Amino acid sequence: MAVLAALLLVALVPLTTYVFSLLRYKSKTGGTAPSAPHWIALIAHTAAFVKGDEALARVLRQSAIPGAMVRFHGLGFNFVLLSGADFIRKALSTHNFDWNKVTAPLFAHMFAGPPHVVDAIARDDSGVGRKPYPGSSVPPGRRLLRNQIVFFADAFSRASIDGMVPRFVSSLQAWCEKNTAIGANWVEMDDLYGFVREMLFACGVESFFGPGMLEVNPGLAAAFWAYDDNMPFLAAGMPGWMKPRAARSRTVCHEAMKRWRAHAVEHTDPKVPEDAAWDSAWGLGAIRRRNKLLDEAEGLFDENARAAMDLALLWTLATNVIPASYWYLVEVLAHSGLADRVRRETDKELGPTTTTISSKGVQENAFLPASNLDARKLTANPLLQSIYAETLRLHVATLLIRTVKKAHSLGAWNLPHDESILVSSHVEHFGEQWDHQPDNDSDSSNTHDQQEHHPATQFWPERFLVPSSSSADEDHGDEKPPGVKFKFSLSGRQGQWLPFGLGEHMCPGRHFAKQEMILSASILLALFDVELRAPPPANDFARYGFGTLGPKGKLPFRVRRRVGCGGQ
Ligand code: HEM
Repeated sequence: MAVLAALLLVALVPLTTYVFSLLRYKSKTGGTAPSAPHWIALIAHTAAFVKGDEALARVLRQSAIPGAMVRFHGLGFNFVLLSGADFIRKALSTHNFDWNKVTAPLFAHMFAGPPHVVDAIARDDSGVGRKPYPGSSVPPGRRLLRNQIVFFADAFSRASIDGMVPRFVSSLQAWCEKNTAIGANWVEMDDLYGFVREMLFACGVESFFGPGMLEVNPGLAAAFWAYDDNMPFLAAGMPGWMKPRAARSRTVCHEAMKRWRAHAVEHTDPKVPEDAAWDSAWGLGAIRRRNKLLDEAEGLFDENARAAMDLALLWTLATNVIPASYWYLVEVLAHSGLADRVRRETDKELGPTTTTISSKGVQENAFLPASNLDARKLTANPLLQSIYAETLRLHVATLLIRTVKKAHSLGAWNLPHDESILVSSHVEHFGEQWDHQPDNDSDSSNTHDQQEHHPATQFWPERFLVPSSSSADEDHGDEKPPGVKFKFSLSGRQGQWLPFGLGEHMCPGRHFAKQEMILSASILLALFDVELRAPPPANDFARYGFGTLGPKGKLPFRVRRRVGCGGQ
């Protein structure tokens, strides 16, 4: 009997905790955030946060309430999840959050940043604005977040991107041309992701860091992907002995950055103008100019710290956009007829592809005219942009994490000082606002496609196309009533569509990322026939929170060079 009573008691405590947390969660409409329902007070949501991946994605999606706050806590963590477009827009447009408290330890764990720099990042409460945040006493040389923003503005200025994109395209075309393993006959391959990774890593790195990076580090691509695959473990700050391979992969990449920097210093050409957009030793002129910002940081940036900064930059350059470009291609290939529509749109924007005839009279290649490829025109194409936005909606799962610098309220809700907040792009990207219901009114702008149901969970290439009355807007090609124009639009989606985050730390590389995704798919499809040999894999949630998700498993495909297509 006593045992039964004890068992009942043991069962009753978690049950009571659950019921109370559920009632509070359901009934609270303001004040501080209530906990998401849980069974054991101390442990609460620990299992989902430790496990990460799908378990975390599920618990956040199930518990999020648009326009409200929900708390997740457990052993060693306590976060408040914000959800709903208005709420997120209001929250992230203020300067009341710190980013550095979250990123400082990550700089050590992910990039081997030395402790003295980690400490300086954590202490930098001066914000990103030209003027330091009120009350901050950080000296100008230690305004590390501000310096980053200054560097990003330079690296991603229009002049810089206008140089970067043609370099990227030339590299991509050269890669396609060099790849003699692919001829006019089908070649079977077992891993489309591996193929895209190999192709785009080299092109992105060369267009950003210059040719020196891969010259002094010929094995960097393989080393980088091994490191990137270990990122969830490294970011968690677990001791290296628990997974020596992970720590080693970081060291290999860190050493590679040192080699590149030594090479760049040695090959610096003093005749390159200070304000040049490109410097063959350093890559982007902005990367060379950043040295000055680092020099002025009161001796903080020694060789190790600079290698960590360079590694962080390399990682942000490759880690998200390459899987995103893979998914773009997969979605296009998996969706019946879409690859041909993409080809037609590419031809429309750039003119038809041309065919090269070798000296032996063999049709060898089909190339877009590299010299006058108008990347801006291509990436302004409505359908290609809509596919890009829809791809990111389905395959990016970023967690934006901030700490509250100054207590404030959001509507009826309070955010006390030092509260940690979370915004999940994945939660926002699958809400009911994305569910397209059949639109059966008789308006002539409706298309056959718009009269169908397109649930939020499914890829719909036209989700971001809206009818347009302006003749300046391009029509979107086939499958639309003649005469009706469509344009790409993110209007009304601010706070709902969040692949690049929002606010002061919104991704500065987003314009380049968009061009890379659209250009790589368009060029690849113009030059090659590609066929998937299996259904597309699911998202792999192992990287939940880091940005673009990878694929779960390999995707076999076959590929051949397109011959006789287009021009001449
Ligand atoms: C599809 C591709 C990409 C996605 C989904 C993506 C996503 C993001 C997100 C969500 C953030 C903000 C994180 C936060 O607010 O906490 C971010 C920041 C950043 N991204 Fe991207 N990104 C992409 C491509 C790129 C590229 C190509 C670059 C080029 C170098 C880049 C450079 C950066 C940098 C430097 C930051 C840090 C900004 C800061 O310190 O304020 N990203 N990215």
